[in-house]
Formats: sequence, C-alpha cells, structure tokens
Amino acid sequence: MHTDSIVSTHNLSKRYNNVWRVHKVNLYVKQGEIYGFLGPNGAGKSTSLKMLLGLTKPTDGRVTIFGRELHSHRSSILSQIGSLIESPSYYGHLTGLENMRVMQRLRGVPDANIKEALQIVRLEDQKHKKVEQYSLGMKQRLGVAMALLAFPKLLVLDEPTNGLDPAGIGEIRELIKSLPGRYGMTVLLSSHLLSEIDQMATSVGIINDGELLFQGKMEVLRAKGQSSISMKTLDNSAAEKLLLTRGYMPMNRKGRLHFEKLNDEQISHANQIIVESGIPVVRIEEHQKSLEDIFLELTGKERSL
Ligand SMILES: Nc1ncnc2c1ncn2[C@@H]1O[C@H](COP(=O)(O)OP(=O)(O)OP(=O)(O)O)[C@@H](O)[C@H]1O
Repeated sequence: MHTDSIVSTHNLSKRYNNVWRVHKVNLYVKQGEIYGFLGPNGAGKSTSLKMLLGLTKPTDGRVTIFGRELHSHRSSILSQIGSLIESPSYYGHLTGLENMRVMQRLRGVPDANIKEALQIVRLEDQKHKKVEQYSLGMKQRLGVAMALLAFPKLLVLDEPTNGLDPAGIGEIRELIKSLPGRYGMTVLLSSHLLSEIDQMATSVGIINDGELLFQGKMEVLRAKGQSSISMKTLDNSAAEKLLLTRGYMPMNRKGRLHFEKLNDEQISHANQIIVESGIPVVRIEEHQKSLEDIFLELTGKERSL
C-alpha cells in the first residue's frame, strides 16, 4: 500500500481503436513532490493525465487521489486540483483579469487569490490587456495562473513549457519549483524533454508506448548513470581477445574497448595486461552516462527526446 501517495493509479489503461495507448500504469505521486512524467511524443502522457482529471474514462484500472477513488468522489477531488492540459482555455476578447474572474466564479475563491496568482506568474502589469494580444508565453502564464487560482493541493500541468522561449521556460521552471515550498502544493507535470524534468522534478516516471518503464527518485535515475571506462589501444581486437581470456568483459565498439563497473585496481590491471603483451595503450577515459543514455537504454530505442 502506498498510503502516503497523493495520486496513485492501479493498472491504469486506455485503449483507442484496439491499441493500448496507456497500459497497466501504476503511478505514485507523494505529497510535496514535483513529479515529472517523461516520455516522447505520443507515449501516452496526456492520455494518462486526462484520466487522472476525469476528462477521459479509463478502459481499465483505477485512479486514487487524496486517498479516495476518483470514480466515486469525482467532484470533491477535482475541486482540489488545478490543471493545465494542452492549450489553456481562455477568452481572447477578454482581458487577463476578466478571464481570471470567469475562473473565480467557477471556483468560488476570494479576490485576493486572483491578485496573488497574477503576481506569481508576473502578469499583474498586463492584466488589463486583451488575451488575444498576449504573447504565447504570457498566455501560458495565464493558464498557470488559472490553474493556481484556488491554490489547490495538487497541480497537474501537461507540458507547461511547450512553445515558450528559453527565458519563458526558465521563468515557469523557477515558478513551479517554488510551489511545494511556498504553498505546500504537489505538482505533477509532463514533458518530452529530459533536461526539463532533470531541472525541475524530484521524482520521475518514464513512459514509452503506453508503458511505465521507470519510476522513482531523480537520484535513483541519476545513479543509473554510473560511469564507464573506455580504452583505446593500437590493436583493439587483439587486446579484447587477450582480456577475455583474463576474465574481463570489454565491448569493442567505435574504436574503443568499453568496460562497465571496473574499480581502479581492475583498470590498472587490465591496462598492465595489455601493455605487457606489447600492445600500446593510448587512451584511458571515464564517461558519465547522460540521462538521455539511460533513457535510450530503458526504451531500447534510438529516439531523440
Ligand atoms: N481521442 C483519441 N483517439 C484515438 N487515439 C488517441 C486519442 N487520444 C490520443 N490518442 C493516441 O494515443 C497515443 C498517446 O497520445 P498522448 O497524447 O497521450 O501522448 P503524449 O505522450 O501526451 O504525447 P504528446 O506530447 O505528443 O501529446 C497517441 O498515439 C495518440 O495518437
């Protein structure tokens, strides 16, 4: 049992046209986390988030939020969640403030909330402008302000930095990172960008083709990126054969012999074996695996993120 989870799903699944687009996904999002839901386009992130928000009905599986089943406590649960899914829904012919008022009526919150939410996303000075005159970044920030309006316990953001320029991305990132500390919020956000999740999230779920491949703390994912050692010699095939007879398991590719998990002593020993056989060793290098390498290992696909 994951009793401390704010969000948990049990075998959450969605089938469209006979294809499982989300399959047996078990998410656990804990209180105060920024949980990054990471996966390439089409992996099933939006579909999963829509099921969490009651916008799409699961084909199978259950969603539990704040310890209660979404299916049977829908409106009380949803009233405590703020969300931004796909493009923000606003009225272009109304000002930012007027849009916030529309949302205020739906949520039944005091005026002070509008002020604070607009301040957080730094739209205070632009609130009397019509939204159709907003830049993409301002529209996105308004979307976040609308999601924040009731200062919900849980904030769900689908690709919150999509379409923003680098400065806008930085701003939204800092804003999101401040929310758990400032307001005790739990944030669940999706992205197809590894770097973004790396910079914001405390935990991560990696999804590909509808399947959850990894879930856990960011540190655990990073620890998978242990360093590896590569050696370059003037006769890699001969050195490889020799080392195989001595209990080492090098991989000979791209002009280097690659070793996983060798300690210092083993490295110097392997080096000595090669040198003593008369093969010159010209490089010994350490490589830190990037998160992208880890992702590619998990998915088994040469797919750019
Ligand atoms: N209403 C629908 N009817 C049929 N297929 C759908 C529907 N919604 C999504 N899909 C399909 O489900 C798969 C997952 O889509 P989803 O939008 O969840 O992916 P995603 O990970 O959010 O990617 P993206 O960032 O591109 O939105 C895709 O192949 C998509 O075409």
